[in-house]
Amino acid sequence: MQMLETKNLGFWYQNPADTLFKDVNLKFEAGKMYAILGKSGSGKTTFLSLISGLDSAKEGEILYNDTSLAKIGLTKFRKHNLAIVFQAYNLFTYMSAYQNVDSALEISGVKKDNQREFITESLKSVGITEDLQHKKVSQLSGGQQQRVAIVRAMVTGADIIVADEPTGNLDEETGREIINLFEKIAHEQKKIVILVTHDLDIAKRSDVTYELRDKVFHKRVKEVTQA
Ligand SMILES: Nc1ncnc2c1ncn2[C@@H]1O[C@H](COP(=O)(O)OP(=O)(O)OP(=O)(O)O)[C@@H](O)[C@H]1O
Repeated sequence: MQMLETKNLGFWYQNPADTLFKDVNLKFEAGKMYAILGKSGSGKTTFLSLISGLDSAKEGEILYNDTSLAKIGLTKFRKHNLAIVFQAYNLFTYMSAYQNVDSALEISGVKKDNQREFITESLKSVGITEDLQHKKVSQLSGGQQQRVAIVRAMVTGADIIVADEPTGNLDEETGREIINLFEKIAHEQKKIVILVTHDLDIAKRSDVTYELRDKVFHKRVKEVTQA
């Protein structure tokens, strides 16, 4: 089973006395949706950038399937194993939804036999109709753009999907639908899904919540309601 793990992870920006977190030992397993919760400025995005291989740990290490990211190589890890979804979607706005997904495949070097059909069906599966697929992304709603961003992340075949405040720009209802999608990706496609959020409702829906408070991550496991 795919697994991402931090071992005694510690980080600070300039001054080691201003440590953001220390001795962090967390596990992220395939098939589960995780929420990283915490107040503004607590270090959530920083933590995400470390597990995404965008920055290096100051102390400790991060392991992907028992091999450290440093050994795998951060660039290789980002290219093959992980995809990021941002609050502001980060799509090519002058391209269509279809072209955005197509370019994601090209950038990650993924080739599909029936590429056209694969892209069309992937977008349809999240509710982006063929009509919408060929419109410029700038003409789509925020929720539709975030769906395109999720498909972009999915098609690369990455096992880890991380998202930083993915519902931050969306209304409540649309945000819930986006979280439904992430949940499906975790539970049905057996990916590791990690969402950074300060939304308690998202945290409640996640299988596991790690709340960063006073430089320490506190773990909460979702209560399963009995039928
Ligand atoms: N590049 C940087 N250099 C120095 N300090 C930084 C840098 N990036 C962030 N910080 C500081 O590190 C702390 C944590 O920032 P981070 O963005 O990780 O918090 P966050 O929990 O994601 O906050 P928010 O919910 O507001 O996005 C903050 O005090 C921030 O000012």
